[in-house]
Amino acid sequence: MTAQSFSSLGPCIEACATDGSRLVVTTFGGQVLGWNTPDGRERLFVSATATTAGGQAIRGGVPVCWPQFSGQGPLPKHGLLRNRDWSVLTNDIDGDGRARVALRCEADAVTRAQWPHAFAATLVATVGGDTLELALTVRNTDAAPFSFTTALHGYWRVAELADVSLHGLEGHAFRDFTGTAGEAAGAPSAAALRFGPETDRVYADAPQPLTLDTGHGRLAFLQAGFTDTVVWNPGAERAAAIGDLEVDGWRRFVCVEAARIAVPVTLAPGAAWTGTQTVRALD
Ligand SMILES: O=P(O)(O)OC[C@H]1O[C@@H](O)[C@H](O)[C@@H](O)[C@@H]1O
Repeated sequence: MTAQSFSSLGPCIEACATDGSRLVVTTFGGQVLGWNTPDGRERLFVSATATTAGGQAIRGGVPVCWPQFSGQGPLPKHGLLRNRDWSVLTNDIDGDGRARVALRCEADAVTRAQWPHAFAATLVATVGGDTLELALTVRNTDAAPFSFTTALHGYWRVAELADVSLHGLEGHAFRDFTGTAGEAAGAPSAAALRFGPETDRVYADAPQPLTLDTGHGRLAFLQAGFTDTVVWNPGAERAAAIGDLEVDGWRRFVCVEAARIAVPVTLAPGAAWTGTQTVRALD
């Protein structure tokens, strides 16, 4: 497979670990766009028609949703950071030969106009071996407490959606956000999760690890600080209304998102919170 070009999606950083695994990150949205394991396989999906035109968020990779998940609050969908310019803090190789990129985004006039609080958000992405590690840290740099919900909204590449299964959520209750009636209680199933029509679920206090059988290798997901997991795929019908998703693109990804939604995080002045998601390619 020819490596996808991200040149139209803002200034990109390409970082290579000593074992050949590779990370591509853009400062627009502080978004990881590419993750290659040492075998050269790309594990993330970015829509071929993704664009930042008009300040729109990039469709794919790992968008950072903060301080509001989805439309669950008064702010723009998925919050304020996925279309802000982040700055590069570090781009280096750690003591284990892993490539590490750290990006930061702080409150500015645009975020203050929508949400009055001062904050500093840092995303550290590290690749090496079979693993991608993502750590989101938020510090309250204000004089008053604030609360937030959040998610790392990863679009994990799959070969063909109809063949994909997600394991580890069997028997677990969820909130279902499909349909037009808003949120509903979803019935737990004893079977692994399969995909077809739209899937839009929030599993509170989610079990782990989860394993996604992508059809070109299994991915195992672990998380800490993030208590909840979101599973999303738009299905054919909703995908048709998503302007920046390539034709049939919905068949090429599943979002498995490390999230904190059911019980928001509240930070006192000066306090910080960190959530991590670790994704390991099992084969
Ligand atoms: O199209 P957007 O704004 O990137 O959001 C995509 C999806 O993101 C998911 O996390 C939500 O659960 C869905 O409800 C939402 O549709």
